[in-house]
Amino acid sequence: MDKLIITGGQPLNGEVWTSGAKNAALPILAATLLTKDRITISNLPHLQDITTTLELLGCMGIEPVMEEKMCIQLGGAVNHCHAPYDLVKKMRASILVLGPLLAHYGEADVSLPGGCAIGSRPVDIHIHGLEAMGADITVENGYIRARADRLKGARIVMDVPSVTGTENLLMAATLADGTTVLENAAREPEIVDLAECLIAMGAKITGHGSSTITIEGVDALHGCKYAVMPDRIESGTFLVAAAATRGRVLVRDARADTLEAVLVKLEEAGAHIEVNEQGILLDMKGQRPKAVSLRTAPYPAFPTDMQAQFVALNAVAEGHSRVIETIFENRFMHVQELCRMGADIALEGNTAIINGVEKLSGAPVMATDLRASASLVIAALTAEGETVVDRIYHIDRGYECIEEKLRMLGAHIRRTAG
Ligand SMILES: CC(=O)N[C@H]1[C@@H](OP(=O)(O)OP(=O)(O)OC[C@H]2O[C@@H](n3ccc(=O)[nH]c3=O)[C@H](O)[C@@H]2O)O[C@H](CO)[C@@H](O)[C@@H]1O
Ligand SMILES: C=C(OP(=O)(O)O)C(=O)O
Repeated sequence: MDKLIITGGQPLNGEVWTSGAKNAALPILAATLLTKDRITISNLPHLQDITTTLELLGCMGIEPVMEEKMCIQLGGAVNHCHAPYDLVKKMRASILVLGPLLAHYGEADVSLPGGCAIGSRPVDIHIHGLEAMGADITVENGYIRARADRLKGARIVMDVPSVTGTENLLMAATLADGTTVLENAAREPEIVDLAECLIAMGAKITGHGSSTITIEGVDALHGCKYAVMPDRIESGTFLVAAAATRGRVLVRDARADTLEAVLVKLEEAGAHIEVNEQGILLDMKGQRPKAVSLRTAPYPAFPTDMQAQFVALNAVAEGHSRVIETIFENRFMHVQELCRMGADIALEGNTAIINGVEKLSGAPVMATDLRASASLVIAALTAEGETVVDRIYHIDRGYECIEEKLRMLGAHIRRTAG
């Protein structure tokens, strides 16, 4: 298993680019199942989750053609509508093939995604929404078996604004008979990106980005070219790493309009932020960050996918903070590893109570999930001495060329196969 070896203590300095967004690219790849025409997708990030999705499409008979670096073409008909456990277990977002397969081919057998380290992550909202559109669904032997002649438009009120739930229902509704209204829909920018791609394919969608999305079903969708948006969580992670190390970093292509809640917290931590046409520049002017309390919630509030990174920032900040996680019930796995590095953090239910320390010290630590890994890397960059981060396959799910990018900023980081 690969490990990252990081010697901390250097402020990050310089420029880094933002890759395409994992959480936009995954639904967009799934959306290609809605047509047999060719779709060209550019700005795809080079990530394990993308490889897994392409394998999943491949096992259904859709072979991607590499156009150029980070740009692929997909098209053709699937030869079976089956998403097997072996691939689905690697990545929860595999559930995103359910809506498109059912809407286009009338059938889908998709393995239930396993619970992962951050919480139980049910898919009842996906299933109930598709049932409301007329699908016949059974869950047996670990598989969701869905059938429908043609889905029918429906008004669906989602219990909670699920991101992939909204995406699955949005994709399914594009080919349904009649109009679908999704109420209490999630508003994340990645949903807007997916909707824009679907519109480029001929879908009729309004209200994306708000909590009511209206989709007028069409008979068929067609091919298009689409560029995936930049990854706001990756941009945010580099900004936090710069703040925690008291550095100065320009994150190219970072979209401030998708990062408002994060930028507010970084400014509260003492960062000087400049948004310009190149991206976002963060400068700590050599100062130690100040502790910031926060609470995660659906977009546009503070994202759960940035919580772990801010816990690392607060661990070395001046003062006390409380970080409340409201989305996933088990998303503090990084805390015990940060404590092994000398952090002073207590957990009380869904709240981390953090007493910032002057310095962390390097230690062997283990990554447990994607953003927990990012949190450990940030902590290691600030720490005195060497940190070895084990199980970094988690980080490769969501961060493209992480060590190359950090090295560009002056970090002492290398990967070993072990
Ligand atoms: C691939 C992708 O885009 N992943 C993101 C997506 O995950 P994902 O789409 O899985 O997360 P959801 O938005 O669905 O989860 C939000 C909350 O809804 C609950 N829930 C969800 C579905 C359901 O059927 N029933 C139910 O109760 C979940 O347990 C959780 O408490 O949004 C999360 C929340 O912003 C992010 O952390 C993930 O990075
Ligand atoms: C939790 C995440 O991803 P996923 O939903 O794919 O597990 C994430 O991107 O932080």
